[in-house]
Amino acid sequence: MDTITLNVPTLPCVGLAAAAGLLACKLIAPRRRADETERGPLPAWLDELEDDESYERVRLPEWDNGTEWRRKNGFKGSDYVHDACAAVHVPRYYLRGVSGGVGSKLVGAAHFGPGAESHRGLCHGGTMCSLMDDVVGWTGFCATGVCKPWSGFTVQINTALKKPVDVGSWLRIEGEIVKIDGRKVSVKARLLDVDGDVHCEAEGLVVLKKKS
Ligand SMILES: CCCCCCCC(=O)SCCNC(=O)CCNC(=O)[C@H](O)C(C)(C)COP(=O)(O)OP(=O)(O)OC[C@H]1O[C@@H](n2cnc3c(N)ncnc32)[C@H](O)[C@@H]1OP(=O)(O)O
Repeated sequence: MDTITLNVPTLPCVGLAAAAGLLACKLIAPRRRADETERGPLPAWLDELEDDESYERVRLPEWDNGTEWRRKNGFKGSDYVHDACAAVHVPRYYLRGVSGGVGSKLVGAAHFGPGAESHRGLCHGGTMCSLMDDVVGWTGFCATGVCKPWSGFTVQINTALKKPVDVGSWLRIEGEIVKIDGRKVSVKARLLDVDGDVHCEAEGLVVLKKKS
């Protein structure tokens, strides 16, 4: 019968490695998700929009209330972009609605947290694409000049990545309705920094739900 020999000196090493691994998880894992306290103050221009009478803040209970409210109302998780701990996080949108829809503009701020990282210190291109998806959709929901949440579906987001985004950045996102053709709402969107440099641009299409 084969015998198994236990190499006793390896036991402390295994124990030490496990302890080091646990410590690393404790120290590193929580840092991957930024929350509001780690993001620093909101950009000042966002508060200026609050005071600008031509813009109105878009408020949604599913963004403003917690997990419990979401669960009770049919949601299964946290919002991919609007949750406080999202890797790329949009705390607010403001709408300058225009009667008839075309020319309506949605403006927001986006923070790229450590969970958005790809190469050292730089964000994954998919984070910019996700943001464009979100702003195209929410701009499309404003096809009447007022925001009608979940009134359609994003069906296309063609995004051009123009300039890398540093982890920890606050950037401005904008979406504007450029055309409405029946249920199809065409939106142009962009992501820019405080100097006006454009990090990405998108052309998107939202299909509004059929009237029931
Ligand atoms: C009720 C809860 C609403 C929730 C909203 C959630 C918002 C989001 O997050 S969207 C999530 C990601 N997007 C999706 O999952 C969309 C998936 N797509 C779909 O479900 C369907 O394609 C849907 C419902 C949008 C459209 O279906 P339907 O209502 O039958 O419209 P359909 O007749 O196919 O198309 C309408 C028009 O849009 C055009 N169109 C549809 N899809 C596309 C596309 N991908 N690209 C270009 N044009 C398109 C069609 O060609 C058609 O044009 P026309 O009127 O000139 O002939």
